[in-house]
Amino acid sequence: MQFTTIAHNANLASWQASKQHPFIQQLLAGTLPLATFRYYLIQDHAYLREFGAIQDLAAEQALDTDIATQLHAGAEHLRQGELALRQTFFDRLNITDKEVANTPVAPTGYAYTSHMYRALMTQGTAGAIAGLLPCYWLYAEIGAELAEQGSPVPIYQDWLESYRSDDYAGEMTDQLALANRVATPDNTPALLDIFNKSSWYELNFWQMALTHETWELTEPSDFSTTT
Ligand SMILES: Cc1ncc(CO)c(N)n1
Repeated sequence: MQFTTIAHNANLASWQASKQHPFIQQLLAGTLPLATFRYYLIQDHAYLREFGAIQDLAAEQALDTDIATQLHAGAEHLRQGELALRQTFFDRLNITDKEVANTPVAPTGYAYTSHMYRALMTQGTAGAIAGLLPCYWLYAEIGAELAEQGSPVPIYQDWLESYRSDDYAGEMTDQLALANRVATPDNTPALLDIFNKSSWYELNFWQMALTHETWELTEPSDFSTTT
């Protein structure tokens, strides 16, 4: 069975939870507070920049020049496509460069991107490819399945539509082929673990945005045991 089939099957519950997460459900209903969407966009901007950086680093470490070219192209595509489109969202919501520069990367986004650097360190180019894949793939499914349903808020609808575009779908197909190319019987368990963790972080990225997560210390009285 192909790596991507195994990985997809292993993450059905996690991806379903992402699609049903209150962030997505409220975005579809049009009830998501704009402040929450702004928070998400600013955090996601930091995430996408790291994403491109990891893709470039993975390219530099690739032994196969064809894989290196594809990874560099993916990073460039991200900067010309998704990041450029996000700048237009920033303009619409009056998100300034200063606000972006002054917003610390929140814990979950920090952990997610750190996980992907770790994937590159431990499993090389193949590890990075596995770590980056749920990002492309989950959003492509969200676009394909939910853009039709739509949101009454224009900027939320535009966000949904951007993940349904042929351009995005084409990029995703290339990334799927790349993952299947670098997966071997030997590295598959490690790549699967990396892919699963990225999926887990995707789910928690919505939660981070919904709660406007910060590095603020939890009050001692709020630490309670669950048993
Ligand atoms: C956290 C996250 N995952 C995936 C995508 C899709 O590129 C994104 N923009 N942000």
